[in-house]
Amino acid sequence: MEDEDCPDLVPIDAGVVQDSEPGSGRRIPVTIITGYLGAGKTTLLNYILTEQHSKRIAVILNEFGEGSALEKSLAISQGGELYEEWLELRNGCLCCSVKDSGVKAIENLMQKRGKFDYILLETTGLADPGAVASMFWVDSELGSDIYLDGIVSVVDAKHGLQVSCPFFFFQMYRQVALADLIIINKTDLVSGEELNKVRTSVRSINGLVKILETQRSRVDLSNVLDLHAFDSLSGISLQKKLENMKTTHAHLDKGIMTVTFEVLGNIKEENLNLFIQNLLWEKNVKDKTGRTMDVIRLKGLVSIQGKSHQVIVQGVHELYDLEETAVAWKEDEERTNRLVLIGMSNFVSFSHSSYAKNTVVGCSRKARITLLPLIG
Ligand SMILES: Nc1nc2c(ncn2[C@@H]2O[C@H](COP(=O)(O)OP(=O)(O)OP(=O)(O)O)[C@@H](O)[C@H]2O)c(=O)[nH]1
Repeated sequence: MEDEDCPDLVPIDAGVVQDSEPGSGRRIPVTIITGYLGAGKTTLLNYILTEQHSKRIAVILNEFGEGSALEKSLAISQGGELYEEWLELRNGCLCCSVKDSGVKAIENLMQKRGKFDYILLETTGLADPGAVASMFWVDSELGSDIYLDGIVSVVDAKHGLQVSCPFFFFQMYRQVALADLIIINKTDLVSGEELNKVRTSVRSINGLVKILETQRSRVDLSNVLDLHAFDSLSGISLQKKLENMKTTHAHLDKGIMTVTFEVLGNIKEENLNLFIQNLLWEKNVKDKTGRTMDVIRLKGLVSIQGKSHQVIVQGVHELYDLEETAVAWKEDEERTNRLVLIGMSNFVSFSHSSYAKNTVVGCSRKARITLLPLIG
């Protein structure tokens, strides 16, 4: 990144707290920004930090020192030791360089509550954002101050999802599998045909994700912020997506895919819990050929016995949550339960075509059998 792209940095006044105090009840959204090395995460952050917008955004960078000009400008080194420093930008944003990623940084940031109303957290290019996302779900103290709004993953259009090293490949795949929004960046470097291929690869991993295509990470911020991807507010938009969802083809024959389930009727809550726990914890929900799935992300809308409103199901790795939405089932409405699993077959040589043959309305027969007892 060129130096002129770097925002002006101004030291922050220590201890100044303006409006909302801790305990004021207003929770701050956190967006996790992830993406493979060099995809354009920092370019995206710089864009957000320099754009004029109505939000006061605090940015947490957990990788710095060797990357872009912004990262370098935040990497304050004393005798080789990096320490935390807060900087306020001219457009009201805050920046923080941190040694420890995630919860610690956010706890420290909350000391400065009142100076910002949104948090962006950039993970390192090789990080599994699921680990960071999970922290927000399990940390109940943080939960009263902040909430996870969404996971945004930046993909390099030029390199797509091609990485030869298996470890790097699976990290990249997880970043795509977990994302609520994918920004395919650097479209200036590829032809229309190449871009199509990248788009298809992304879609084959994550059938639910919204995809934006851009250059220099320039995106309409209303598409990036306030996604409410992890709470019941996303129920309405999720319903539309789920209705049109199909099981996807496995990505690069590595068994990475989106699987959809659709079952009619009311579900007993305890049976649903059991099903999800078998799926996420015991990992013993199998398709007809005995293959299990390592689920990275789970989403769904279901009808629970005794509940008048639709219930949203959210899962990241082994954590999951059921929350009643504001959408009531109508009297004459057919109650359809829809679940989407994004993950990886436990057999690497997994072939989509054999799986597809065994699917009925996007639902593997075996899994359908497992789901049917849920209906009371
Ligand atoms: N041609 C082109 N270059 C871009 C675009 N977006 C970013 N770059 C360049 O790509 C390089 C990497 O961008 P960064 O924003 O630093 O990527 P990153 O994901 O933060 O990289 P790491 O921190 O190393 O993981 C920089 O030199 C950018 O200037 C784009 O749309 N087109």
